[in-house]
Amino acid sequence: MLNVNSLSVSFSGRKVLDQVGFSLPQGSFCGLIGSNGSGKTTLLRSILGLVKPEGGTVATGGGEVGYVPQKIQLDPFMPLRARDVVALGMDGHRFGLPLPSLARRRAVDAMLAAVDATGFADRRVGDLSGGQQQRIMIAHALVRGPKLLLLDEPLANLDLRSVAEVVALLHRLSFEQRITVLLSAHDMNPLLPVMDRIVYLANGRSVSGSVGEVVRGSVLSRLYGYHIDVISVHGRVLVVAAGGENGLDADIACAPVHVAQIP
Ligand SMILES: Nc1ncnc2c1ncn2[C@@H]1O[C@H](COP(=O)(O)OP(=O)(O)OP(=O)(O)O)[C@@H](O)[C@H]1O
Repeated sequence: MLNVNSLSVSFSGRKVLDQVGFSLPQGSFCGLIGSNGSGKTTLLRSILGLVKPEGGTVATGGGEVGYVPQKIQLDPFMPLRARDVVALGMDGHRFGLPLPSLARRRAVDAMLAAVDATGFADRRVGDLSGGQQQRIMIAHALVRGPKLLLLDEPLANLDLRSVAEVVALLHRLSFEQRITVLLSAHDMNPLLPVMDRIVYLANGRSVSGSVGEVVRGSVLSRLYGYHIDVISVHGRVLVVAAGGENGLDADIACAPVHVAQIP
């Protein structure tokens, strides 16, 4: 469903992605994990064809790709209902005839139901909570039925309960509709119960595989180029960097996951 092969991207001569490669089978649920500035957005935008790589290839299986971009700010005064935003997702492409209005309305209603948004479909989108808005943006991205869905930090700025709800929703949609999900996050913990693959970015490079294969001290130490410990505590994973003058390496202190200082 998605093959990224030796993808390299530079901005003004600075390499942001360095031969990143991974592949995702259809229906997989993959976390794209990395600290701020590690290149997650650049990778997603490269898959969408919005960033031109200096090397490597991306193959998406030819179908449509749904995308939920980062930091959507919906103006509270925007006179659009939640259902209007979902309907706009149907017009995202200029090709083809528009659906007749009844079929269109049915498709929007079905999509609103699929993301459990029927109850607030007629409210102004700017008045909705962060979690409700995220549901609407997911519906907007899925209303044309893509089999690959990319989401850029969809859990940022949500409270803990909304994070759990959005993760459960995405997992259900991925399972029921065989949608391949690639979701970026700087904290892998909320995704641990659902992700079957992980792509971990650091230093422009990536490692990928199952969580058990990737989230290991030896693997992440090789990726970061210095010693990393992976600690499991109270069901959460902490990625810990030891060493450096202040006990923590500045690079990893930007929090790829949760960083704890070893005394
Ligand atoms: N269009 C651009 N021109 C120049 N530099 C860019 C551009 N886009 C991204 N960068 C740089 O590339 C690096 C990776 O940025 P990117 O947004 O992909 O990271 P990220 O992992 O998504 O970070 P965040 O979690 O903060 O969104 C950053 O140093 C950023 O400043």
